[in-house]
Amino acid sequence: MADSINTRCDLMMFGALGDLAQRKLFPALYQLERAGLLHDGTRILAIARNRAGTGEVRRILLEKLKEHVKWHEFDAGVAEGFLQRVDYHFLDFTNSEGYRDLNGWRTIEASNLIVYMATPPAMYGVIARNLRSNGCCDQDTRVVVEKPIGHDLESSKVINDELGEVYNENQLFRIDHYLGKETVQNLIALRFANNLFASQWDQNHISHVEISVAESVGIEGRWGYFDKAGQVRDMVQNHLLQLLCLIAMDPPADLSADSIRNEKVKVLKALRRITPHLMDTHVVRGQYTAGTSDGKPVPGYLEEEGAIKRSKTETFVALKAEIENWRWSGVPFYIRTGKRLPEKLSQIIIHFKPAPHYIFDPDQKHLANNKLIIRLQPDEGMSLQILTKDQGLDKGMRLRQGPLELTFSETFETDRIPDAYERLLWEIMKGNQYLFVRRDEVEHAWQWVDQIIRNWEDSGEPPKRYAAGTWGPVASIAMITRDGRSWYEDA
Ligand SMILES: NC(=O)C1=CN([C@@H]2O[C@H](COP(=O)(O)OP(=O)(O)OC[C@H]3O[C@@H](n4cnc5c(N)ncnc54)[C@H](OP(=O)(O)O)[C@@H]3O)[C@@H](O)[C@H]2O)C=CC1
Ligand SMILES: O=C1O[C@H](COP(=O)(O)O)[C@@H](O)[C@H](O)[C@H]1O
Repeated sequence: MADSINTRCDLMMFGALGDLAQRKLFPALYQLERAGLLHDGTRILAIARNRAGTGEVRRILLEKLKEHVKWHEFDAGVAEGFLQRVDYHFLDFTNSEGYRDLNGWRTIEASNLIVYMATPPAMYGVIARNLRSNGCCDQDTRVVVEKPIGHDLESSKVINDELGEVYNENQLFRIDHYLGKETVQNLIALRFANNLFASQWDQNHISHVEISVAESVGIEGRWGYFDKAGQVRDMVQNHLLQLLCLIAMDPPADLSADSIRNEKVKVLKALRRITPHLMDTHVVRGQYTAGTSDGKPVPGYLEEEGAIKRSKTETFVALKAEIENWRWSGVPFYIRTGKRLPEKLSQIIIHFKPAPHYIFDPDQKHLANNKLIIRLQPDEGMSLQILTKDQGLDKGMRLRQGPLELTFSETFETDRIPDAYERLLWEIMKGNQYLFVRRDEVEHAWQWVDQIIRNWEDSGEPPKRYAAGTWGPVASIAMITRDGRSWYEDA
C-alpha cells in the first residue's frame, strides 16, 4: 500500500544554514513537497546564528535548492510554495533565553513537533536542555540527531546520556543515512520475502561475504573533521556495520523497529574482537597519496587543503570480520571502504559454496560457486551469477557463468530513486523508528571499532600508502588472497 499524506507536524531545523542542511535536508524536504507528501499545515523553522531575516534566508535556501536539486527535478513553483513554509529564527544554541520565542512560532502541540539537530554533536545536549527548560518539547516530540554519535564508546555514552536526560529512547531518531537508501532497505525484502535465499543463508551454504563501499572523492574540504575521525569512525562504525548487520541478522519476528534492532544487536555482540595478535591478518589501513581521479591528477591526503603533513589518519580500511554464532561460524565478512578509490561503488557479494560433488571439467572448478551481487549504488540492482552449459554442439558439458540480472530502473521502470534523506524525513514524520539506530547498536558498534583503533594507536604504525585512483594498499589484496580468495573486481 502506498503511503498517504502525512499527519501535520512542525519541524525545527537547528543548524539550518550548515552544510548538511543545505546540501541534503532542504533538498529532501523540497522533494517531499514535490511529491505532495508534506501536510498543507506543516511549517519549518530554520534556526542558525546568521544575522538575517526570513526573506533573506528563503533567498539563500532557494539558491541552494537550485544548486543541489537536479535541474530536471527543480520546479520554481514548487520551490516557491515550499519556501513559504519556512521561517527563520536567529539563535546561538547556547543562549537559553533565545529559546523562549520558539513556543510562539509553533502552530501545533509539541507532540507533533520534530526537532532536527543538524549541528555538531557537542550541541545535542545543550539544545535538548534548553528546549526542555523553555517548555519547547514534550514526551512525544521527535528528536533527530546525526552521526557520528561521539568519537568512541565513552564519548558516545556521554552524548546519549545527555539526550537520555531529556528524551525517551522512543523519541530519538539517530540517523545512519545508509538505512534510508532504497537498496539497503531492499536487503530486508531480499532476505525475508524470498524463501529461496532464506534457506541458503548460513555457513552451510555461504563461504564468505564481501562488503565494499568505495568512494572516488577525497576529503572535499572536510579535512578538519575527517582527520580527527578517519575512515573507521566515519564509515565502518556506522554504515558498514549496519550493512553487515542487515546481511547477517536472524529473521526478525516482524518489521517493527525493536524486532529489527534486537536482531542487529545480536550480530554486533557476536562480532569476534580484533585483538592485537589478529591485526596483521584481519586489518589493513591505508592513506592515499597523489594520483588520479576521473583521469585528472589529484593531491594526496597530506597535500589536501588544510592538511597537517604528519597525519596518520586512515582514508582506507579493509577488515576481515567474523561473527561467532551458529549461522556464521567460519564465514568471513571481508569489508573495505576508502576515499579516492577508482569509482563510487557500494556492493555486497554473497559467495555461495560450490556443489558438494563436482562432476564437470576439472579445469573449470574455479567457476563452480554461485555469487549474488547486490549493487547498492550506482546502477542499483542485483545479479545472481549462475552456471549454465555453454551453448553449441562443440561445447560438450563445458560450463559458463552468467547473470540472472535485476536492474531496478529497467525492471520496475522507476524514473527516480529517492535520496536517503527523503525516506528518513518521511519516516520521521510518520513516527517510524525502524530505519534509525538504537542506543545499544551505536554502543556495541563503538566497542568493536574502538579496539581496532586502540590497537593502531598502541602499535604506532603509519597507514600503508596507496595512490589515489587505485583499490587501496596491496596489503588489502594480500589479506584476502591469504585465504585463497580475491575481491570481486579482481576476480
Ligand atoms: N555535512 C555532511 O555531509 C554530513 C554531516 N553529518 C553530521 O551532521 C551534523 C551537521 O553537519 P554539518 O552541516 O556539516 O556541520 P556544520 O559544521 O556545517 O554545522 C552545522 C551548523 O551548526 C551551526 N552551529 C554550530 N554551533 C552553533 C551555535 N552555538 N549556535 C548556532 N549555530 C551553531 C553552524 O553555524 P556556523 O556556520 O556559524 O558555525 C552550522 O551552520 C554534524 O553532526 C555532522 O557530523 C553527518 C553526515 C554527513
Ligand atoms: O556519512 C558519510 O557518508 C558519505 C558517503 O555517503 P554516500 O551516501 O555518498 O555513499 C561519506 O562521503 C562521508 O565521509 C561520511 O561522513
